[in-house]
Amino acid sequence: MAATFSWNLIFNKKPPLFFPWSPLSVSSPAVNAFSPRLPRTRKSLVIVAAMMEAKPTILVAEKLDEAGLQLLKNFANVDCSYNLSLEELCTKISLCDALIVRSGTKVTREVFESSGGRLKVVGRAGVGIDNVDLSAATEHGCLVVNAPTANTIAAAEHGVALLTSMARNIAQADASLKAGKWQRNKYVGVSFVGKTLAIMGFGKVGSEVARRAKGLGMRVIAHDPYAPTDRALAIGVELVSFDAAISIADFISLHMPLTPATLKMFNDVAFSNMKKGVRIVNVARGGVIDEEALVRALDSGIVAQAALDVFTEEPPQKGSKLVNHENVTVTPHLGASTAEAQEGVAIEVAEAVVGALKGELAATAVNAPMVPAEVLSELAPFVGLAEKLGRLVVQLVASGSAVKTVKVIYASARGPEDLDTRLLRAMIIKGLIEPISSVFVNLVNADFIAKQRGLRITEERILLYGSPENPLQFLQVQIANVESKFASAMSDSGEIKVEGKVKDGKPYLTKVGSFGVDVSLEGGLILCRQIDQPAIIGMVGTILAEENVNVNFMSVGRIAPGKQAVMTIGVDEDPSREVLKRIGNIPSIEEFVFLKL
Ligand SMILES: NC(=O)c1ccc[n+]([C@@H]2O[C@H](COP(=O)([O-])OP(=O)(O)OC[C@H]3O[C@@H](n4cnc5c(N)ncnc54)[C@H](O)[C@@H]3O)[C@@H](O)[C@H]2O)c1
Ligand SMILES: O=C(O)[C@H](O)COP(=O)(O)O
Repeated sequence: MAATFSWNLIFNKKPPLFFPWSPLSVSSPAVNAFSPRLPRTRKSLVIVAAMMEAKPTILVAEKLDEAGLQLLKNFANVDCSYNLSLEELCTKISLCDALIVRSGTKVTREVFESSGGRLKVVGRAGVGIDNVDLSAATEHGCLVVNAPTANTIAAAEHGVALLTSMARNIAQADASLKAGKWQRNKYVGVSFVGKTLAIMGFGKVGSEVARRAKGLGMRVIAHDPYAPTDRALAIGVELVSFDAAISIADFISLHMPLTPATLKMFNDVAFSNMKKGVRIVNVARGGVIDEEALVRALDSGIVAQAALDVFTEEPPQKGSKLVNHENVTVTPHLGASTAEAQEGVAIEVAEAVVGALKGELAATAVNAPMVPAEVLSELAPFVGLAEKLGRLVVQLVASGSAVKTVKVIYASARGPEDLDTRLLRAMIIKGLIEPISSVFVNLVNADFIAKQRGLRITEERILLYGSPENPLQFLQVQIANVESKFASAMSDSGEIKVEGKVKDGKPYLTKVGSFGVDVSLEGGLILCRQIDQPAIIGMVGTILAEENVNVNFMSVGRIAPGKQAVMTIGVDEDPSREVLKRIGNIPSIEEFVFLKL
């Protein structure tokens, strides 16, 4: 009987991703191909030109401190182009691997679409990422990193500066005196001692403002649905509801991010529930306040004063009623603008962008799981296994069968909390999708792409006895509700099933369907089902040897002596169609498939 024969030629056109994307290499074929007979000066010129070509390009679209620029320049070609229009940014971006911005540049979907897939990282030199379209970044597999810590103190200090200058009318009195007036009665202020300050958003900046306000003798309360009570208690702050916070407070300081949930959170209704004469500071984002409602509240006296560093539109329209209101103190988004903070954010973002371009996982990733370095190095061999099992299992699906449900089983002696599987899941998705499509899958976009393609990934853990030293004993991938082009890959329960483990740091295939196998996952793989009998291994080996195809590994798993067996043969070179046909013509081979890893 002639065997059913399947040939799967998978072009390995995309980089074998281990990290979110392939690290950029500075070696260039142009350097290797360089002729040693060229004169020395010419030779170095050629090398320099080739290195320049291989270096990534980073577009810095807003002013960045020199310390950060230097780090970028040590690694990449850096293009500092400020005040670009959207159109100019879109034109430039197709030539850039990374983009660095502050809050003044809108990184919209159009920017990602214009990049043609080249843009790998957007670095935000600051905290707020509301100016970056994160969904579009994720869909385009582009990592977004920020600099979340370096400007915390600067922002908190600016918040306190606004609070104090507002309470004592510093800006207004300064302008009055400079205009030649001496208005001591007009600028009588209010004291802080014994007053209540409500911190809205008790994160990094909010808690630093709280600490400082306590030093001013204030009672501090906070509202933050996600803040841990013990952190608040540790600095003597009581966490309360939104309504309680705004109705009790004499002063309110805003420190939450701008999100769909916080947009215009301070509106007519909120102002109407505040204590009459409340004073408000905003160093978070302009958009959290309904600015027209704030003008109404100021006019009616509900809000006695406001001090604003941020605005819905920046810069605000000339003649803005809010900016020009006599009870409003304004600064042009200066919260992060201290020499120390700017040096800090520049270094923080430059390190994150360079690390990401090198293929490292960024600790400040905003749109990808943050996997700590120690977890990453521990999981490194399993990442290769996960991708290869994904690649293998999808090639076993018969053409015409749509893959909809994939189950991943992690067998480990570790409890779920000690095994971070996000990276492994992403790599399985990469292995499943890349061989059958032209999309580029990485840690950033894996879940999104799977969802977009209607691919449901379920995960299950098997808790094994044994040493928790080894993060994973074996990994199994199953595809349900499909036909297989290699019937033996179907398990008794009707799914295509492959299983593998890591041995000596290398990925091995250990099970196909119900057959135990043992083959290193590298190069190509021939799977044959035959009736167990002498000489078959020799016959297949001879055919491959005649065609100079090197066998790197082979194993046979059988149900019982003389019954069906599955032979797995690892090959270094791709066998020709002719060779595969000859193997298929061996009478006792019932079916076989060639898979490319
Ligand atoms: N003016 C400036 O120059 C400047 C400088 C730094 C930070 N910022 C802005 O300040 C804000 C806070 O920065 P951070 O570093 O403290 O961030 P953070 O992430 O440490 O803190 C934000 C806090 O807001 C909380 N939050 C989220 N939704 C909330 C809601 N609906 N109600 C109440 N709290 C909510 C979060 O739980 C978190 O604790 C951000 O918007 C940031 O962009 C502005
Ligand atoms: O979110 C931030 O980090 C601040 O708003 C600072 O923004 P900037 O970098 O534009 O000063």
